[in-house]
Amino acid sequence: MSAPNTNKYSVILPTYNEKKNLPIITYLLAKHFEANKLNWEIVIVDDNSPDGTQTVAKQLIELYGPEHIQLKPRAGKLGLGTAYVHGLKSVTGNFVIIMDADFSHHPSAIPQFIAKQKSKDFDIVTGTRYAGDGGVYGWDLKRKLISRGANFLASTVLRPNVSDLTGSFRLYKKEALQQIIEATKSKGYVFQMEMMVRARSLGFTIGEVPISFVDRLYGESKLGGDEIIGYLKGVWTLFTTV
Ligand SMILES: Nc1nc2c(ncn2[C@@H]2O[C@H](COP(=O)(O)OP(=O)(O)O[C@H]3O[C@H](CO)[C@@H](O)[C@H](O)[C@@H]3O)[C@@H](O)[C@H]2O)c(=O)[nH]1
Ligand SMILES: [Mg+2]
Repeated sequence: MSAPNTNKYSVILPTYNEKKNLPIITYLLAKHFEANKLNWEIVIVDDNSPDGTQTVAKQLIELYGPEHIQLKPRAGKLGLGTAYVHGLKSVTGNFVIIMDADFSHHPSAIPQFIAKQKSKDFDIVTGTRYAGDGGVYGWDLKRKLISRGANFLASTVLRPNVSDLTGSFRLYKKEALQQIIEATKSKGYVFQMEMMVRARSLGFTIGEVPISFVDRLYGESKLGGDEIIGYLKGVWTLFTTV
C-alpha cells in the first residue's frame, strides 16, 4: 500500500462580482481534488462585491463544510495583489494554488500542476499561455496586444526567464509564497509579474505547465487603464531596484 498523502492544497480565490461563477468553480475544484484523493480547501477573498458573491460563498460553506471552504472578506475593492496576501494568512495547506474565479483558469489543469511540482520538487509551478500548446481564447486584439506587450517588456528588461509573467494560475510551496509575498511591493495586477521577478532573485525553482486561458463567460474583466499604468511603473521600479 502506498503512503497516505499528507499534502494539502489550498486554493486562494479572489472574487469581485463573481456570484454566477463561484458555485461552478467550487464544484469543479472539489470534483478534481476528490477524484485525485487530495486534501484541499478553498479560501475565498471577496471585496464586498455588490452582486452578493458573499451570500453565495456562505451557502457553499454550508454545503461543503468549513473544513473545505473559508470566506475571508474585505471591506471594499482593494486590488488583486493584496487579496492574495489576505488569503494567505488563513491558508492551512502546505501548497497554495492561485487562480481566477471566472473559468479563465480551469480546475482540470490542477493535476498537471501537481505532477509537474512533484517531478523536480519545484518551489513554484506557473501556468503559461505563451509556451508549448498554451494559448488564449476569446480576447480581442487589443487585449492580446496588451498581454503580449506586458510580457515582452518585462521579460526583455528584467529577464526572469519565465514565459508568462502576467498570468496568475500558479502553484506554490506555502513557505516560498510567504517569502515572495513579503518581498513584493505592488498591489494590483502587476503583482503577478513582480512575484516571478522576486522568486528568481530569491533563488526559487520555477516549472511551467502550458494552459489555455479562456475569457470569462459571465461578468466583466476588472483590468483598466490604472492597472496598465501601475504595470509600467512596476517594471520601471524593478528595473532600477532588483
Ligand atoms: N478580491 C478581489 N478580487 C479581484 C479584484 N480584481 C479582480 N479580482 C478577481 O480576480 C480574478 C481575475 O480578475 P479578472 O478581472 O477576471 O481579470 P482578467 O482581466 O481576466 O485578467 C486575467 O489576466 C491577467 C493578465 O494575464 C492576469 O494578470 C489576471 O490575474 C487574470 O488572470 C477574478 O476572479 C476577479 O473576480 C479585487 O480588487 N479584489
Ligand atoms: Mg478574467
